[in-house]
Amino acid sequence: MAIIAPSLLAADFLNLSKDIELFNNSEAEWLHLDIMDGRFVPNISYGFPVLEKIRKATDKVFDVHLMIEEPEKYTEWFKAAGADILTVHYEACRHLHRNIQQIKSLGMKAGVALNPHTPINVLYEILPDVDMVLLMSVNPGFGGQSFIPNTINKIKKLRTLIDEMGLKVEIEIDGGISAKNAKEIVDAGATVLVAGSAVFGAPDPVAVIKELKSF
Ligand SMILES: O=C(CO)[C@@H](O)[C@H](O)COP(=O)(O)O
Repeated sequence: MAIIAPSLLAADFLNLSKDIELFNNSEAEWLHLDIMDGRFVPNISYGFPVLEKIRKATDKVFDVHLMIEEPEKYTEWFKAAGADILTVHYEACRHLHRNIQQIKSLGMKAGVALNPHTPINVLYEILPDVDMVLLMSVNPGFGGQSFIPNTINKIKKLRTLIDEMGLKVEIEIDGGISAKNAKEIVDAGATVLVAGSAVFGAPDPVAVIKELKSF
């Protein structure tokens, strides 16, 4: 059974408190927060004031995904804003190991994210140091895109690598996930499912989360 992390990007920003209440009353364990800078990805999302407000409205895990360049400049800010897990992109970090150590030294769990074109083998040396790998199953920057089918092969390869190395590392998949493909993704070895539009775009988000949780 996977951890479910609804992505705030698809929430109704005019009625955020309503969507946070739905999330609080659901079986979802984590809230996925996408931070975009308009440089690493061609979109800008939301920032610290939003995180700080939501932090006061939920006790659930803050799963913060940084789609930004030079993420090391903001690690302490995200800690102060309430992040529990901070994920940086492999493609955005010149000194990935240092960034991961920085995140962990502040008491957060550390994740590394890979874009769809980035192969699993770049993770070999960093895997023992991270708590989670996030595989992008769409190109980062926007919600509501279609799941890239080759992600299934990547999940299987990563599952094998983690098991062979005897590690306990979460595999989070992000983008284009719905009740239609969640079972295949979990069966391939994923342990955390991010879902934005499938959850917040549905008439009954709590029921969708329950269904995703059942796979
Ligand atoms: O990081 C991203 C997009 O860059 C994702 O977290 C999306 O927000 C997922 O949205 P859906 O594909 O589920 O609508």
